[in-house]
Amino acid sequence: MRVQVVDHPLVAHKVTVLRDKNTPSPVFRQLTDELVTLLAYEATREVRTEPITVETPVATTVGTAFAKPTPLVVPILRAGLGMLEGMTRLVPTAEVGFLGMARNEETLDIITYAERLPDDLTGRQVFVVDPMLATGGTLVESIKYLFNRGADSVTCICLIAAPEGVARLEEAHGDDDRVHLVVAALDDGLTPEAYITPGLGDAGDRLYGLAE
Ligand SMILES: O=P(O)(O)OC[C@H]1O[C@H](OP(=O)(O)OP(=O)(O)O)[C@H](O)[C@@H]1O
Ligand SMILES: O=c1cc[nH]c(=O)[nH]1
Ligand SMILES: [Mg+2]
Repeated sequence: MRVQVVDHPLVAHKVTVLRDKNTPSPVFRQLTDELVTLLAYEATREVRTEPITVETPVATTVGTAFAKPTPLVVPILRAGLGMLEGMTRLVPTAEVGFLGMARNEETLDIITYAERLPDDLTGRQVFVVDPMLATGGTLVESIKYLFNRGADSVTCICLIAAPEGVARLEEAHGDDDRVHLVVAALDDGLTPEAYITPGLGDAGDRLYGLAE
């Protein structure tokens, strides 16, 4: 498994504003969208391509197109939805599948409450988007789901990760070069309630309001 923390002043600045508890929801959504495009630039470095002939006004040349089967983007509902549009803007031929998962905040068990994915993911490169990697329970469960369906590789794009979550992914997929993690920031740890610290709070609530 490859882990990449994107070290760039634009990313660091946007993450800092996201962390600020006074940043309102509309700005939080806009920054999330902007960050995805910066992270996706790194995360898609190995997206499969094929040569394609193109006529410029001057000459014929060989360019690059996304190869088939087309990549699949999977936002983990709810917070991952905030990262979807940024991804599909960059990879317009991508298909989108959905996984709805929520942490039971008392037991930290993962509840899968929705699933809309192609039945057969054989040969597919999958890009999972979810802003927070805390204990790692949600991502480990998602990756299991996708490999069970036959996915070729899974690249997870997160805004903020806790070392505990990265360690849990390493435990499950350390030797697996089909798994790739790209994050904007690796934080200090988890609070006793399993929130990332310093983190940014509950990403779903900050994007979309309280879950109640
Ligand atoms: O690494 P973990 O400990 O599993 O926690 C991370 C998960 O928690 C958040 O979702 P949440 O369960 O709050 O659902 P939401 O997106 O609906 O708010 C976040 O978006 C991740 O999916
Ligand atoms: O800090 C955290 C941990 C899990 N989910 C969030 O949204 N934030
Ligand atoms: Mg939440």
